[in-house]
Amino acid sequence: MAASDETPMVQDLASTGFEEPPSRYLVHEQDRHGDLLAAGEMPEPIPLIDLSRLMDADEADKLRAALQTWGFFLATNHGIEDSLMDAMMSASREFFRQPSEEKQKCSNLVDGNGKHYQVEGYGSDKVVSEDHGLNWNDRLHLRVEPEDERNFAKWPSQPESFRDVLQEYASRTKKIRDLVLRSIAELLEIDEDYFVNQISNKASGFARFNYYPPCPRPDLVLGLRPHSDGGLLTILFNDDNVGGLQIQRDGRWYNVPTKPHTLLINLADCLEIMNNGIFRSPFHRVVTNVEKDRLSLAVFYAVDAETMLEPAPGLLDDKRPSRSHGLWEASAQSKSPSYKKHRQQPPTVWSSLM
Ligand SMILES: O=C(O)CCC(=O)C(=O)O
Ligand SMILES: [Fe+2]
Repeated sequence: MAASDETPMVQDLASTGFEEPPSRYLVHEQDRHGDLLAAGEMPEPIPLIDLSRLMDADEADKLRAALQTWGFFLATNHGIEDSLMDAMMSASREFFRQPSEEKQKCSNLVDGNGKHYQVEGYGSDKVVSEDHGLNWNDRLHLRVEPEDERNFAKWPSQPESFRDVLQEYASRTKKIRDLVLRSIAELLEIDEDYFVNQISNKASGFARFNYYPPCPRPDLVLGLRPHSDGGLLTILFNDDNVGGLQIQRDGRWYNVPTKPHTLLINLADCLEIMNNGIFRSPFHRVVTNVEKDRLSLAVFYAVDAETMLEPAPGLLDDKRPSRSHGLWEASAQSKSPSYKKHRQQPPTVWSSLM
């Protein structure tokens, strides 16, 4: 069953069997910039950071190098037990394996209307216009922060473990968020609580479960088109059976490796502005493959939508002026997923100092 006439679930589409995906999924030739599947050889690996050792200078230096080069790092000793990660991945897998009717109980459509979406729930891409290219991806999007705004009506009741496992998982990722934000502030030599203090009890956190079905033409479609994330920080847990995430550096795409029970953490746009562009929010995308489906769980942490974004005052002086043009509300940076997902350039708020 499709979610609506406008947006079929990709999982349903993939099971119908065809040679070429519908045209709305095809990446225009001029946007492919050559072979979608071709990835470069990494100039150096994405650093693996031991989060339990960040107080040691050598580990902090590794984190700095990761943020200066890739904007992404792999994290180990992050405090989430292997068993909890396994439980989270298998509950997610079980959710997407269920029949459509069961998944549609969490639909993001308002009253089943294919034109009215809400932020939370299960769905595929929202069609913004006729020529809007779609991603080969279905997702379940759930608010985890603020805790008292969790909308359990949208949380799957099957598998039964889902709710408890996600609550436990999200309590751990929140601790990781704070640890990483403090470490970044220390690297920048500003008050270690500067970024953490920008997060009020109204700031949002979303868990996005991405499901990428196999695709017969991975050379023509993308699981997720190039984008940078909008908030402060993203904590990503990838299926370790199959790759697909690619990161851009100096205009080239590189495959991001997977490692069991290891998280991938990346900086997002609001933090880029708040750190005055010293550490950037990286562009990334997801390629598909013919044989295997793929799952990922991204937890996005943001500041309040009303927060006025500006570089931390401690980072500014005569030699290091602000790179942002005026103040921006965080909501302008991260409110519109379609704007975010299709932004191809660094935020226009940045001056040519970049
Ligand atoms: O699936 C992935 O590895 C990346 C997901 C992602 O970039 C996102 O949800 O914003
Ligand atoms: Fe992303």
